[in-house]
Order: sequence, then C-alpha cells, then structure tokens
Amino acid sequence: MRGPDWPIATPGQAVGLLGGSFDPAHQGHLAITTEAMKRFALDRVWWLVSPGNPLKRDTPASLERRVAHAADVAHHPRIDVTALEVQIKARFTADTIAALKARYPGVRFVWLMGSDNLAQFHKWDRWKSIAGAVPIGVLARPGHRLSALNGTAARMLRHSRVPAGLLAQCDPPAWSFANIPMRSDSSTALRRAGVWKR
Ligand SMILES: Nc1ncnc2c1ncn2[C@@H]1O[C@H](COP(=O)(O)OP(=O)(O)OP(=O)(O)O)[C@@H](O)[C@H]1O
Ligand SMILES: O=C(O)c1ccc[n+]([C@@H]2O[C@H](COP(=O)([O-])O)[C@@H](O)[C@H]2O)c1
Repeated sequence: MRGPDWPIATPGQAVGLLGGSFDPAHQGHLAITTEAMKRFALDRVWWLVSPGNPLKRDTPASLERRVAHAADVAHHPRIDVTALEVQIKARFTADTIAALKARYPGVRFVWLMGSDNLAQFHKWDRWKSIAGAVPIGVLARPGHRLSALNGTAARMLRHSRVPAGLLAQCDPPAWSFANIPMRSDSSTALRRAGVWKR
C-alpha cells in the first residue's frame, strides 16, 4: 500500500482504476482485477478506496481500516491500493478521472467496474463525460449481466463497444464487456455474515 504519496505510472502505460467502497475488500475484487489485467492488457491496476460512494446512504467503515484490509487482500505486484480520492479531494468519479489525467499525462487510464455498476452508470454524476474521458472495462457479475448489457448506458454507448484486447489503446468513448468466470463474493454478504463489522 502506498501511503499519502502517489503511485508510479509512466507515459504509455495502461493503468486500470478500480474504484470502490471496499467495505470490505474481498476475493471477488482480486479476481476481477487479475482478469482485467489479462483481458484488457493493463500494466497495473490501482484500487481507489473511496471516501464514500455518492449513491450509497450508509456510512462505511473508516477509510484507514478499509485501506489496510484492502492492502492485505490485494497481495499482487501489479496492484496498488490507494486512497487517492482523499488526496485529490474528489467524491465524484468525473473529478477523480480529470485529476488523474492531469497529473499523469500520457498514462492510458481505463475505468473498471463490475456489471452491476454498468447497469447504474447512467445515474452517475456526468456519466457521459466520464465515458468521453476514459475507456471503460466492465467485468461480469452474477445477476447483473443482462441488466447491464440492456441498460441505458450500454444502449447509449452501443456504437463504442470494442474488443477487450484493444480497449486500453482506444480513444474514448470506448468500452468492453469481459465475460469472466463469475464470482458471487460481495461486501454486503460479508457484512451480513458478521465477518466484517463497520
Ligand atoms: N464479485 C464481483 N464480481 C464483479 N465485480 C465486482 C464483484 N465484487 C465487486 N465488484 C466490483 O468492484 C467494484 C467495487 O465494488 P465494492 O467495493 O462496492 O464491492 P461490493 O461487493 O459491490 O460492495 P457492496 O456489496 O457493499 O455493494 C465495483 O465496480 C463492483 O461492481
Ligand atoms: O461519480 C458518481 O456519481 C458515482 C456514483 C456511484 C459510484 N461511483 C464510483 O463507483 C465506484 C464503485 O462504487 P461502489 O460504492 O459500488 O463500490 C466508486 O469509485 C464510486 O466512487 C461514482
């Protein structure tokens, strides 16, 4: 885990950004990250442990605890666990992406999300400008495949769908859907099972 410093990326590198509450991080996060690296040809993935999802009402566990636990789960040489949105002072993804693109010119950022988030994407703040700013890699999640592919965002962006292997090199708007072996892990289930207490 990198503390308050900034992760390293050099121009031309393809860096996936997996934003999330990570309340707590789980094996599903790790699995989609390693699949995303392979399928979307990413050099690294940064986990952005968010101060709070603007669409969620519940208060998550403390950021410090979530980051520390995520760093334990993401034991991988090409994953950086960060709290960059605190450093950037951004709550909305559109602002996070704008700040990272300004700070890392020439780095090819790809926004990653599970397909549950694609189904909701049209409700995000400035979602069209996000789609115009970075390629988006979507990873299949149980129960959210068809709803995502038939949802508002997927339909409006239907002409921008590209093959997974080309995604990171495409200029946005560009998105790709990876039909990975699906995993049922979820933070909600871990909280409900009492494995993680807020
Ligand atoms: N099992 C999974 N399969 C595919 N994508 C996943 C999976 N778990 C999490 N994701 C994706 O990882 C990102 C971060 O997820 P998040 O931290 O909210 O975990 P979560 O398990 O979805 O949490 P919660 O149950 O609290 O909503 C989101 O884009 C989410 O869609
Ligand atoms: O910017 C938005 O409007 C927005 C709305 C919903 C979710 N997000 C981001 O999507 C990521 C996944 O959120 P979550 O809480 O489902 O893990 C995380 O980085 C959030 O900040 C962003």
